[in-house]
Amino acid sequence: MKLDKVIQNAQMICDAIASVIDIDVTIVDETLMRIAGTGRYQESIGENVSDHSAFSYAIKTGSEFIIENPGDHLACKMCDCKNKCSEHAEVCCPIKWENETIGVIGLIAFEKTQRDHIIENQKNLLQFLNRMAELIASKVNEQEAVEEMALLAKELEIVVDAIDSGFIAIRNDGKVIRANHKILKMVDKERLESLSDLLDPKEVEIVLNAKRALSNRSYRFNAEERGLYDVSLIQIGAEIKGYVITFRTIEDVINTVNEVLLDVVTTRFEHIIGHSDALCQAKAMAGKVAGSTSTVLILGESGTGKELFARAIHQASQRQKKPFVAVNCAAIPEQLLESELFGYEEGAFTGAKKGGKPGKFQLANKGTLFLDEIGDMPLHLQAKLLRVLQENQVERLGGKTPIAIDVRIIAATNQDLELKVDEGAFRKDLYYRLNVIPITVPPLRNRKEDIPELVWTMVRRASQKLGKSIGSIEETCFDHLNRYDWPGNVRELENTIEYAVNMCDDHTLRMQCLPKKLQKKHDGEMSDVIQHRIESKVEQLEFEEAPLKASQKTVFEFETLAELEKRSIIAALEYYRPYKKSAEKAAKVLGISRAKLYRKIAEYKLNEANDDEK
Ligand SMILES: Nc1ncnc2c1ncn2[C@@H]1O[C@H](COP(=O)(O)OP(=O)(O)OP(=O)(O)O)[C@@H](O)[C@H]1O
Repeated sequence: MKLDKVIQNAQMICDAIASVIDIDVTIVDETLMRIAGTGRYQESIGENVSDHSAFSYAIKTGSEFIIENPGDHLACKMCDCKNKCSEHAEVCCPIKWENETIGVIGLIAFEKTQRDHIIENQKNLLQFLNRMAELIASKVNEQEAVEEMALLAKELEIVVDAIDSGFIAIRNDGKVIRANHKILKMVDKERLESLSDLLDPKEVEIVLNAKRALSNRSYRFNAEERGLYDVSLIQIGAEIKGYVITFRTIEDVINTVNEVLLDVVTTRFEHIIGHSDALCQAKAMAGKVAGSTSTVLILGESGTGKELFARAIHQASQRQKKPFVAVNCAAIPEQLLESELFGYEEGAFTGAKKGGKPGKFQLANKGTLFLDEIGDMPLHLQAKLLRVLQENQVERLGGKTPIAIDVRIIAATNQDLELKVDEGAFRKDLYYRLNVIPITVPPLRNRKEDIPELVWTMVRRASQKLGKSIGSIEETCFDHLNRYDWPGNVRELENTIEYAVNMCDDHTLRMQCLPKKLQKKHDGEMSDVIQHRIESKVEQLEFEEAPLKASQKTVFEFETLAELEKRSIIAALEYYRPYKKSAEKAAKVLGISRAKLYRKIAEYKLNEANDDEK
């Protein structure tokens, strides 16, 4: 019902016509409802006219006509009032919009003088009425356009408000013509009159004179509100009509960076391989505290999976959608660690970047900060870290305003922190602050039952990565992997498997694929524990330059003395094989003469050492 939109205009037009020609005027819409009328028609506005009336005929035929003698005209044929019509004459004209009849405007004579007037001026009146019908249709058009504009404006407003960045549209002179909700949260409304109330003069000049889109320019509304802004042109043809500027807060920028760069790896507890009691206990404990905001201290030797645990805790926490930022306190030079952690302001020191730099605390805001190797943090930073943890705010280097942060700390170390505290190398108060929930990740040698699962998973992963298809592992090879002590823990196992898969030429991982040090154990059939003890004794001996006493090597239990001797000789020979005068060194370590060593080598049918000294 297009005419619904222009009821007021329709009535005004009816009134105007009636006052000029003194004949009643009425308008019905396409459903035959009277929407306007003068004189006696006023009372029936809102009512429907008969489906058999002349108006109905005009709508059906879509043509104009004049009824000079009511009752005789085709339009009167079906009319209910055909024989009792009170009208003297009628002019009907369809109102057309986009080729459709959307209503009818009619002049009705109820007196003879009015009829005469119609008959005398019928041509002019028809023309006039047609113009009026067109006028009404144009009002419909206008109204449609207004509604469309209003809809567009509403849609635009919703879109603009849905933008997660602050948004303004400005004219060429910098006058702000539109702003979204987000920018209103960033600055006071009074500052949204003109661009010069928002940005400093240099930036305003750059924006208004650039004549091109700009991106990632930095803004600062006040001490806290700062970030980056982009500019797009509002251009019609060649003419620039204005600009659209979007402002992203520093937090938004950080979050975007985090999403793209920082934690692309999602680690869940099920990714921590192993079902040994020791590991399951650690996993259960970590799972239990994941949901809490308390600080966690993960203890364990290097390569046991402490970072994996930290990531899994983060992933199981409510912060999972927020950043996980890892900092290795031992890997960053002491002078840089402070600015890495806390950030710095522009000009804080020589070489400081323009615009300053957010620290890891700020980058991890609302998420988790993993402080790896916390035992290596210098004492003066420990004090600052403690302050940050207590006050939940950081101050950038060279900055004056503290920045509120909400970060969960997970720290990790492979050092004995209590010992460090006793030695005065670690602050006691910080230790207690971090050690709220300690979780110990056991070394691999204490959960050897996890090795098979780890080996198979890692073989599969490495095969996939290196494009190999390894489906089996030779028994002796598997046995060696199981029996080795893995001082470097899972990391060492992972690297060993990657090495072995690289070396593998067919579908089975064999002994010869393993690194030499693992193969050696096979040759000598020596237990890893024993091998280690021997090697450390050798190192100790070399250090002290004192001969190793035979009594110090009595670590072979439940073996015959002959076996013990053979293994010990093999170990010493293997160890010194790459060195010059290896036999002499081996003999020294074994506490026997060189000659006796050669006799033993012959007796046990062993490979000889470098005989450059024979
Ligand atoms: N249980 C496990 N299951 C699967 N992979 C593991 C497991 N434990 C450790 N890893 C893998 O071993 C490597 C070392 O793990 P991670 O870096 O977590 O150890 P870490 O204890 O933090 O070492 P560091 O003390 O040297 O920092 C990583 O590649 C990790 O994916």
